[in-house]
Amino acid sequence: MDFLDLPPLLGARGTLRLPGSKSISNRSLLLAALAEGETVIRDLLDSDDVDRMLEALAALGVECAREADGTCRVRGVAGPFPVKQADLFLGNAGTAFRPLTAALALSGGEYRLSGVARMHERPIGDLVDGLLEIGADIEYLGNEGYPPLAIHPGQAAGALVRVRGDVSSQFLTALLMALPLSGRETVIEVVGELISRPYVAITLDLMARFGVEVAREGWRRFTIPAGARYMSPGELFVEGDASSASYFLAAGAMGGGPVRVEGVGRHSIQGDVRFAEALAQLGACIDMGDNWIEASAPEGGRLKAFDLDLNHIPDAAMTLAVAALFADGPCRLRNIASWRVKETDRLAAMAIELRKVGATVEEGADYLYIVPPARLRPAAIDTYDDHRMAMCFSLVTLGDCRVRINDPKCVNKTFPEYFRVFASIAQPVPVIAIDGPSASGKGTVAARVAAELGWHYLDSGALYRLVALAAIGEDVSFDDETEVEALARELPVRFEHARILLGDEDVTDRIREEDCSIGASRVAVLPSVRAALFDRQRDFRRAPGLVAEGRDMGSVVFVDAAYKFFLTASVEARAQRRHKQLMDKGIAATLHDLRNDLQSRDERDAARVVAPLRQLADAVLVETTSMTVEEAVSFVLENVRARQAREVG
Ligand SMILES: Nc1ncnc2c1ncn2[C@@H]1O[C@H](COP(=O)(O)OP(=O)(O)OP(=O)(O)O)[C@@H](O)[C@H]1O
Ligand SMILES: Nc1ccn([C@@H]2O[C@H](COP(=O)(O)O)[C@@H](O)[C@H]2O)c(=O)n1
Repeated sequence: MDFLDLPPLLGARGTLRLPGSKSISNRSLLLAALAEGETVIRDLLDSDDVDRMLEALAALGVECAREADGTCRVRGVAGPFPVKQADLFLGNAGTAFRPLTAALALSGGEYRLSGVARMHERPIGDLVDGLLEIGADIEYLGNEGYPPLAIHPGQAAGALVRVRGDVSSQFLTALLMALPLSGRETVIEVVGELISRPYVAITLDLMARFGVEVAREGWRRFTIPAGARYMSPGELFVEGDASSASYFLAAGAMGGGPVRVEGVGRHSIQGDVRFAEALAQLGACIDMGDNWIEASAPEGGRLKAFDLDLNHIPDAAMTLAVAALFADGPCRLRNIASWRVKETDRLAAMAIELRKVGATVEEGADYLYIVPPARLRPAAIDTYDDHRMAMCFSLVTLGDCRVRINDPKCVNKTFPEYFRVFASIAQPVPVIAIDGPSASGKGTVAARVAAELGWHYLDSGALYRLVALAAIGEDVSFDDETEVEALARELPVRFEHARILLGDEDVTDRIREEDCSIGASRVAVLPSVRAALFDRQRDFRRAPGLVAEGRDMGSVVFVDAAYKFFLTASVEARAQRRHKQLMDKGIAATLHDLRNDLQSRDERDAARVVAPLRQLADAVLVETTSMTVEEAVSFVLENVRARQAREVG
C-alpha cells in the first residue's frame, strides 16, 4: 500500500491560499450548465469530485472549458440536458451524484448513474422517493435504496414533494436545484429535522445568483416559483474551501501559529467557516478579515476540553475529533450521525484510528467521546478512501508524534495538493544526521553537539551492536536472517541517561567489545534486520531536536534531516584513536589488528545492498584527521547555527 510518513512537528505557522470550495464548485457547475448564457467560474476547485462533475456535464452535452488558472467557462443549455441518453460514472462524488440524479429525472431521457463501490453503499432512497412522488421514473440497478440507478423518461411535474432531511441535506439540495426545470411552482416539504443546514443555505444562495429565488418557511418548506429559469450571472468566484481551511486553522491552534488561510472570511457563504467559532470556544485565538481567517494557540497553550453539538459543521467537525487529542480533558462531539453515510462510516473509522494513537474513545450512534492520551503514540493511519481522514490525521504530528498516512492520494477528492501545502506551514522537529566510517569520531561529536543544543541523541550503531549481543546470547548465527530479525523486533532495550540496558542487564561497555563490533556489522547487512530497527530509530526524533549518528541517518532513516554531515578521518588516524580509546579502558589491542578490523567493517558497510555507507551530495564533509574533538564539535555547531540564522533571516 502506498503511504506517506510525516515527521513530528515543533509547531505550525504561515499563510496559505485555499483551494476552491468543493460544494460551491460542483453546485456552480450544475447551475451554470442549466442556465441560459455563458458563465465564467473563477477559482474552480481542481480535484477528483469536480472532474467527475465536469465529465458528466460534457457527456450530457454541456460545453465546459477549464483553463490552467482555475477559470472554467460553461456554456449553459438553458433548461434540461440536450443529450437524452448517457451512462455516467460519478466515482464517490456525492455532490455530483445526488444533484445529477434529480436534474436527469427532469430531463426526459435514458440515463445510468453509477460510482465506486462505496458510492453504492451510500443511501439515495429518500431522494428517489421524492422524485417518484412527482412522477419521475427511476429504477435501482443494485440494492433497493442505493446507487447505481437507471433513470427513464418520466412525467416529473408534481406540485408538492416531500423529502427526508435527517439523512443527508444533499437530497434537499438536489431537489432545489433540479425542480426549476419543471417550470411549475413546486413546494418541497422536509420530513424530519433538517441536518447540515448551512449546506442548504449555500444552495439557496447560489440559486439566487443564477436568478431563482426560493421562498423559505423556516427549514421545513421551500417554494420554487412557477416559471423559474436559471440565468447566468456572467462571472462567479468560488470561495476557498472552508472545510479544507479547518485543518490549517486547527494546526495554528494546536501548533502555536499564527496560521492564516486566504480565500474565506467573515462574508463566506459556507457554513464550515463556523469551525473558527468552535476553535475559539476551545480557547484558540481567532482573527478574521473579509477574505482570511487566522488561528493561533490559546494563551495558556493548551486547547480546552469541549462538549459540542456539531450538526451544523459535519465535515469540519472531523477536525475537532483530532483536536480533542490536544485538549486538556475528555471531549464530546454530538449530533454527528450523518458521518455514517459519508465517504466511509466516519464515526467508526475515526474511533478506530484515534485509538491507534492512544486515545480512549467511546463510539455512540451519533456521538464520539474522546479521552486524550497523556502522550500520543506513532501509528499507521488507515484512511478508508476518505480524504478527510487523511487530512485530519496529519495534525497528529503536532503532538510531537510521527504518523504514517496510508493511501495518501485519497486527498485528491478535494485537495490534491494538501500534503505539499501542509508541509509549507509545518515546522518539523529538526534532525542533525552525522554519518561516517568506524572510529571517525561521530559518536563523540554527535553526543557533544546534542548536549550543547539540549537535543536528544541517537547512537544507531548501538542498536546493531545490541542485536549482535542478543544473537550471541541466544546462540543465533549472525547470518540467520529470520532469527536475527525476530531478535531485532523484540529487543528489550532501554536507554537510561548514558547507560544502555538489555532486559535488566547494563550492557553499555559489553556492546563495545570486539565480538559485538564484528557481529553488528554482520547483522547490519540483513535487510529485514534494518527494517526491524527503522521505526525504533525514528522514535528518537522528539522535540526540541535530535542528533543521530551512524551509517544511514541522512540517507535512509532521516532523509528529511535539515542538517547532514559526513564525518571522516584517515584509516591511520581512526586506528590510532580506537587504540587509545581501548588502552584508556585497559583493553589490549594492536594497531595492526584494529586497522584491519576497521577496514573490513567499512568495506562491509560500504558494499552492502541496503543502506550502504556513503557520503551524500547534500551532506557537509567534516574531515577530522587533523582536528581535535572540540574543533570538530565547533565546526558542526557553527555550520548548523549559520544555516539556522539564514533560515530565520
Ligand atoms: N577530531 C576528532 N573528532 C572526533 N573524535 C576524535 C577526534 N580525535 C580523536 N577522537 C577520538 O576518537 C575516538 C573514536 O571516536 P568515536 O567512538 O566517537 O567514533 P565513532 O565514529 O562513533 O566510532 P564507531 O562507529 O565505531 O562507534 C574517541 O575516543 C574520540 O575521543
Ligand atoms: N546507522 C548504522 C549504524 C551502524 N551500523 C552498523 O553497526 C556497526 C556498529 O556501529 P558503530 O557505529 O557502533 O560502530 C557498524 O559497523 C555498521 O555495520 C549500520 O549499519 N548503520
